[in-house]
Amino acid sequence: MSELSFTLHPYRIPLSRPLPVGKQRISERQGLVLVATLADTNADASARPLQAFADIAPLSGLDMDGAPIMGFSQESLDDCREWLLSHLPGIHSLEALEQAADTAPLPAVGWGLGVIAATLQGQLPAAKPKASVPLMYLQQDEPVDALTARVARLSPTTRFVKIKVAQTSMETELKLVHGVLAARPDLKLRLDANQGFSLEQAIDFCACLPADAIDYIEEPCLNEHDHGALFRATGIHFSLDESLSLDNFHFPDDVQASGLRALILKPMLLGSPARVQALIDEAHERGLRCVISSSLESSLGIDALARFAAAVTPDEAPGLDTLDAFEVDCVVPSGKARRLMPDAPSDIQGAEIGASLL
Ligand SMILES: O=C(O)CCC(=O)c1ccccc1C(=O)O
Ligand SMILES: [Mg+2]
Repeated sequence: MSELSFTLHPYRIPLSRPLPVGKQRISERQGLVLVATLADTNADASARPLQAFADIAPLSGLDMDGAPIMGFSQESLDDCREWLLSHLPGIHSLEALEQAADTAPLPAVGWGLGVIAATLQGQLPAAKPKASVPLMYLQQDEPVDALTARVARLSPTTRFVKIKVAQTSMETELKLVHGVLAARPDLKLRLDANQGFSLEQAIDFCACLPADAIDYIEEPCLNEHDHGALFRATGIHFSLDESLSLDNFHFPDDVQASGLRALILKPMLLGSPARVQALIDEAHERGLRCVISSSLESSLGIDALARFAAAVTPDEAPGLDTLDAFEVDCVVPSGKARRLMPDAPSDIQGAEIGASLL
């Protein structure tokens, strides 16, 4: 017999510089740390209970201007907290936990519960994959040269770089992409427009780029029906990210002809590991690549994503380069001076973790 118990801790982490969420920016991140303890009631008292931690942090709430974050998680952090507070007390076994992960109506909760279940069953590998893909975007008032200088300093073993586009003027962004390629002609670029272009703009932009240096462009057009036309006009492949969490997502009938090259999977927006795995299996069957990607999780959440990516997409570099701006680590160290720990509630300069709500 084994017995599961939980604690649930709210946290808030300020960011040292704003991070992009599509066209919006956030200056802090909030979430919940779920801690599960599995006590083996048959074992002698010296047997250590197993513990597992998960970050539950839907990508919703307010941006740095106080406007609601649009286009990512449907559920709020309050929704997650309420669901967990009412359902966790009824979960006593790993079987019940897995079932809750797969049936929870809130994707962020499904992912977090599933991470706990997988951890307690030793299903998340300890080894993390090789480096993730560096994320590059122009910070406010930053000149293009400063960004290309950052690219020039990347490790020579770096093969891919991700660049945010459709954020400022097309002229600036073309200069940026060409500047990056001038600094490192060997790089393959993953561009991300977050649905920021009309078809006309996307064609104008992509027509000025060397197609063989572009791995793909994520969510190029506001209207998803325009992506195929962009591919036919420019030969540049596209990938899908935020539109995957919509209920009406379906694979194109002819993937090769459509220009779709990859799915960018943000598990925090999609649900339980089993659900994400099913999407990956179907994508791979259709010849599509799958790239696990961050939803701006804390170091705890990024660690789970890195392990998950090592297990499910071992040949693909994940997009997890979003921890830099976090002022503190959370549970899992990533090299920062301070770390939030759920057994030591604290509030230091705006970074805080609370006592359990359960
Ligand atoms: O995918 C990556 O490499 C990093 C994560 C990322 O870009 C992102 C992070 C939060 C919200 C949206 C996005 C995005 O891909 O558009
Ligand atoms: Mg994206």
